[in-house]
Amino acid sequence: MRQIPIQREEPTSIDPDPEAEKRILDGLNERQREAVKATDGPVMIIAGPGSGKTRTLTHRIAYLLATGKAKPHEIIALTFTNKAAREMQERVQKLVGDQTKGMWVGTFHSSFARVLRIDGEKIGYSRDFSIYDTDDSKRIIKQQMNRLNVSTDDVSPRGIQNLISDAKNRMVSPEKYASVARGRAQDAAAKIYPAYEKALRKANAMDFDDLLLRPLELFDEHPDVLEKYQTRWKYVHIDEYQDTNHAQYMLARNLADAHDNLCVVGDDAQSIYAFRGADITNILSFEKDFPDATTVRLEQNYRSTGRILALADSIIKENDDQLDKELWTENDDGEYIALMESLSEKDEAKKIERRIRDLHVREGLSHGDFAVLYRTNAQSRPIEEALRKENVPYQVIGGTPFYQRKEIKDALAYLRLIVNPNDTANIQRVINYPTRGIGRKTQERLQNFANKHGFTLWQAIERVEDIDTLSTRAKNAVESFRFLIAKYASKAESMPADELAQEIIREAGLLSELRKDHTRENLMRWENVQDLVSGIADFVASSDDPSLSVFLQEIALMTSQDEEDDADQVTLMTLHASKGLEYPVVFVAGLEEGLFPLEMAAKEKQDLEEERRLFYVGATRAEEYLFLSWARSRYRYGDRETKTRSRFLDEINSDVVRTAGGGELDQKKNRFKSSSDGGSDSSNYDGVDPHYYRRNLRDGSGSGASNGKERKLKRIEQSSGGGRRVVYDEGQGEIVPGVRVEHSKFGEGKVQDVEGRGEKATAVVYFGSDIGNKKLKLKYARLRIIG
Ligand SMILES: Nc1ncnc2c1ncn2[C@@H]1O[C@H](COP(=O)(O)OP(=O)(O)OP(=O)(O)O)[C@@H](O)[C@H]1O
Ligand SMILES: [Mg+2]
Repeated sequence: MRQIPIQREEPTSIDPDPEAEKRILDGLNERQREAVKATDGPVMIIAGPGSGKTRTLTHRIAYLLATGKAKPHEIIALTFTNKAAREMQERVQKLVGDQTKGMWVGTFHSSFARVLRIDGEKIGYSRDFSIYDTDDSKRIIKQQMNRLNVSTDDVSPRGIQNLISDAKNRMVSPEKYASVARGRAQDAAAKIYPAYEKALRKANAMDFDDLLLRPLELFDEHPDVLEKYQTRWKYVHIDEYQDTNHAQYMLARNLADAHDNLCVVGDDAQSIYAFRGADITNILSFEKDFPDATTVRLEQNYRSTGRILALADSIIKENDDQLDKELWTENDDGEYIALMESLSEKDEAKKIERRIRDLHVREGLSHGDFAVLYRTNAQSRPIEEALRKENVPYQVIGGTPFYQRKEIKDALAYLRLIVNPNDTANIQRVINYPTRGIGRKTQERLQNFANKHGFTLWQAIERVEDIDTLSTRAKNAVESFRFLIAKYASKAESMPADELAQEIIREAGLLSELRKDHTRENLMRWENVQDLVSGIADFVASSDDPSLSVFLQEIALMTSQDEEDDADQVTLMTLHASKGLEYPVVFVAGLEEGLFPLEMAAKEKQDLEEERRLFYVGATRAEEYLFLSWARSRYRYGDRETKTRSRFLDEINSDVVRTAGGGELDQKKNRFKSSSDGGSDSSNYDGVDPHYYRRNLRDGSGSGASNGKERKLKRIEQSSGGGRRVVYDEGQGEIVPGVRVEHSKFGEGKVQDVEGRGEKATAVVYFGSDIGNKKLKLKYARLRIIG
């Protein structure tokens, strides 16, 4: 478990350090240097993958510090994941030494959570506010649906949640939403939206959307607060700018308004989050928004071999809409890109595992050098199985993260309650877990009492004596729960957070609950809870502000990339999660029509282009070896489907691709020629081709020296066996507006609206412009959820 380093706020300054300055600039090429030295006014670095955008941004920050142009507290850098933030922070420290205290490097969400911690009181949030994840919000929505008699017949809580989040992201207020809502689902959402917002406020809680929207509200209502931050941050930096949404754009603009020193880096060709509200026009119109902007284009790629780049280029040039960019490299041509064809997903997994094992043994690549990328989470399972079978260590990014595990959420709920007792969602989670005689009826009566008098649930609990509808036994049970929470809440001031956690978890009965029966699962859960406590202890030891509330807010913002990943293991993740990362060996699996691109996405040009950008992102993660894999059949939703290979494979530059058996890729005939025997089908390929690995990997003294790229291939001596346990969630999900589904006749579609329930439920589904909207009876339509 890791924490985000917290920096003290006092302004410190570093004396100009000419040696550091030289070091910083020496590590860059001419163009990159130009970008680093352009310290006045808005700057956009727009360039292809692996051209050193992130590196340039990092060096720019170091340069500002080393030259004394900025003090650490005058710099803020916003990244897409906490992991990226951590790396950036570490690299800056490496370049300029330890004096970076006061500098802010973090994700948008964690940075603005911090702003709210400092100034949220001005808009009615205390600094101990809770951050609700989707689970917590859904609980609140359910509760409000109950209270307001909104039937779940028309739309599920999750459907309403999607609609509300959508509205919030478009900055549509509850009032405005009510006036534009159409159809039953939206009408229901319009009813719940204001109640949901009120309940969150009352609980002193924010959902993820709020973390970006509330700061805008704060800045809007309190210009003095905005001015404080504007004045403070002389330099604002944003990585992966192509994936910012409207709220993030507004925040960036606001912050940079005083000094006008906004530096953004990005690549429009790598924009892959439009489906989540990212707005590519932010990057496309930067020069219009900031007319005196300096634009720097980086063209030299340091990451990948020539062949990988040639392949990447051939992928992206199929797209129409993009800014002009060049990319070249001094790196070797490298290996051919290998096309792997398999009979089934199981066969595919086995081949991938063999390749990994072979490169590991023959080339001495370490397990951490491999990444397997895929389009949908469900694809990880067969690959996991193959790796586990052969004792290849691996990790799945985006499986059930540590902090989402039930036992951890239960323990955290107690901790969150101590910090913020008005946090209703958490009370509901643990008021009767472990069981303590506060049944559903009692909980309902408490809630009714709260509703009637305008109290929070906690306030009702505090007045349990006055609730006539409760029996004495129920009152006593509630009272001892109240006592438990109140006791630790008052201890929180004086007691170290880890001890506090240890004690309440024990006293609440969580540990004994998990030891009740001695199943392996429970033992594992018990250990997880112990891990949590030691994580808190680490946090207390390393943080400048070791309070429980800061710990809780930070872990609420951990993203799937932030899980422990330092061990030497193969990484499995979705293509989306791979953004910004690089690996010596990359597999892109499941390159089949209907899967990648997803069938639904293939219907609309815009969606198809986003899928293609995703392929581009995936391919450009590779440094040395790239494998493109597809299977002739795949088991999906209970059926074995015959697959054809992805159109993407027919678009790529075949000159740089060989089949795994060594043959050339024959795109026209949609089959392969083999250079060796003129006709062998690569699906029979089952072993390791000795010619394939004839090339020795470059090391630091080889061609790497010519371009200065630090090769990261690590030779390893030893590997530990066994995959990490992964909790795999098939996630059947529900048919709700916004969900992608598949219909046997109409293909892939997107649910627009759902009405009725059970036998009578119908859904309106949009199947692309050819077919349009269809109203389907769910009972007969047998829709499959695909995302
Ligand atoms: N001038 C340079 N000298 C040596 N290595 C470099 C140089 N510039 C970049 N690199 C290396 O090239 C690799 C890619 O750089 P970086 O990750 O910054 O690229 P990027 O443009 O941010 O890529 P992406 O678009 O995928 O995020 C890194 O390993 C980086 O250290
Ligand atoms: Mg980058």
